[in-house]
Amino acid sequence: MSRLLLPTLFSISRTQVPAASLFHNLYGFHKRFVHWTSEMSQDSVRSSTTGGGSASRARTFCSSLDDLSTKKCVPCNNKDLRPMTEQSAQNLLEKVAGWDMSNDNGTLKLHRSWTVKSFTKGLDFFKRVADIAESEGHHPDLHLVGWNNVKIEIWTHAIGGLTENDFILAAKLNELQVEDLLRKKKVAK
Ligand SMILES: C[C@H](O)[C@H](O)[C@H]1CNC2=NC(N)=NC(=O)C2=N1
Repeated sequence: MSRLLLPTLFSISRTQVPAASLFHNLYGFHKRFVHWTSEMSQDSVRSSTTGGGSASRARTFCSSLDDLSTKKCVPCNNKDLRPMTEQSAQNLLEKVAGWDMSNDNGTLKLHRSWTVKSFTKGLDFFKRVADIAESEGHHPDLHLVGWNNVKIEIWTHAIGGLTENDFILAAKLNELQVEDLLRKKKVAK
């Protein structure tokens, strides 16, 4: 588009406006246009993944869905926050390896399980999870059963369903270094 625009603008304003000022205006327009398209991309994904917009728009800008672990949770008392649809949740589930989704009496939840070396290693695991949860202001449900079986469930309690916050938290938990706490997987003989 800027190729078409340039000659037209140049021919009309060659006599009135010095070239430097014309370039400055065009460059400013270009920067604002690039910024606007980037904002549109983020807004569209954000509204579609919190149930605010249509899932189809999320597919249009799916590239920004890939970096959930670099995003930030928003306060759950945001009045615009609504549970996302099961289809939107399924789309995002592909972005959080190892996590699964359950429907608990109509409440969609994410969950993932690990086996730790010992009861105390399980508590160490929870401490690492807690640090992430506190920094995000978004918290999982932590289960430690049979002394070494860890299960984490995540959903947005304030609205009784899943929002993008839950997937961001799951993606950040996936980045945690916990290999030192986990029981080595038994190698099939
Ligand atoms: C205001 C602040 O966002 C709320 O107190 C947070 C705290 N952590 C939370 N965590 C989860 N999972 N769901 C919530 O609704 C929630 N609310």
